[in-house]
Amino acid sequence: MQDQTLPGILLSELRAQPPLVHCITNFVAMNIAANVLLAAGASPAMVHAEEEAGEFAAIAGALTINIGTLSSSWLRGMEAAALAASQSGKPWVLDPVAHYATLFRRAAVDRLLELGPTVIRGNASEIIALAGGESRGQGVDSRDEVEQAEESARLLARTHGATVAVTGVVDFVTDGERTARIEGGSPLMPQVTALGCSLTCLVGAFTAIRPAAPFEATVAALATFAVAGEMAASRADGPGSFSPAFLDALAALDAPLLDRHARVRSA
Ligand SMILES: Nc1ncnc2c1ncn2[C@@H]1O[C@H](COP(=O)(O)OP(=O)(O)OP(=O)(O)O)[C@@H](O)[C@H]1O
Ligand SMILES: Cc1ncsc1CCO
Ligand SMILES: [Mg+2]
Repeated sequence: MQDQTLPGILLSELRAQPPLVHCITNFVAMNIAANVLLAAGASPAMVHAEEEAGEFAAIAGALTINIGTLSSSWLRGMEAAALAASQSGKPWVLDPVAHYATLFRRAAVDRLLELGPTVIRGNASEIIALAGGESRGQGVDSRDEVEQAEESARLLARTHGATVAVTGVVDFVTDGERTARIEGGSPLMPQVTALGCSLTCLVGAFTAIRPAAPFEATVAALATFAVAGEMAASRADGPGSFSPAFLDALAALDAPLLDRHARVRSA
């Protein structure tokens, strides 16, 4: 029998004690992200109103913030939630969707970064731009390779004391010192909208399980996604059938399957 790996152990713990994950995500992602969390075994709550987001963040196991469909009122809710999470020692994850596209988004992300995210998860174009580099991103879609974003990720991790995850063909995670690469997934994944946003919420779920080890939690979430993506692709005919196959694969995934199929290279 193969030894248990950390991703497998964390997935088992998540299933045994489902964390409440407070997600402030975008209109596109809300439904699929909630279903992804349920399939993985976590309890999602999509709560964005400025009147209650701060209060809710204090009772959740982790918070995730995604600026995909931003407004001024949502931004106030995000800031209140991030502040409450930080003050109550809860991990929180930032997904800076297309922050390079407009002044409003850039200013929003600058303010959120000041509140100290535990993890930053984005595609290569988002991570390059966040570190001040020239990104080729178009709207919410990446046009850069993960390899080109690795130095940006390291710089961001050190500057903000955060774990940074860059996703794409092979994912890259760093806390500024350690790095990991996660292989797997499928080329169908970027053809289904909001899977990256859903992954951000799953990273939140895993950080709720190991708040003191965000690097390991992030790697575990990405490995879970990569293995489920690979299993789903073997059954799907295209992006339409991939979506339900992905939820089924995620729900069917258990620790032994994850241990056997996860391809994580650490350095
Ligand atoms: N070409 C690919 N091959 C394998 N897996 C991929 C590929 N592209 C993306 N993925 C996987 O898809 C998931 C989402 O990552 P992606 O980088 O597409 O996020 P994103 O651009 O933020 O998505 P969105 O904005 O649509 O939510 C990750 O698990 C990533 O590993
Ligand atoms: C398509 C889209 N537009 C704003 S957010 C979003 C989901 C993918 O990031
Ligand atoms: Mg995205």
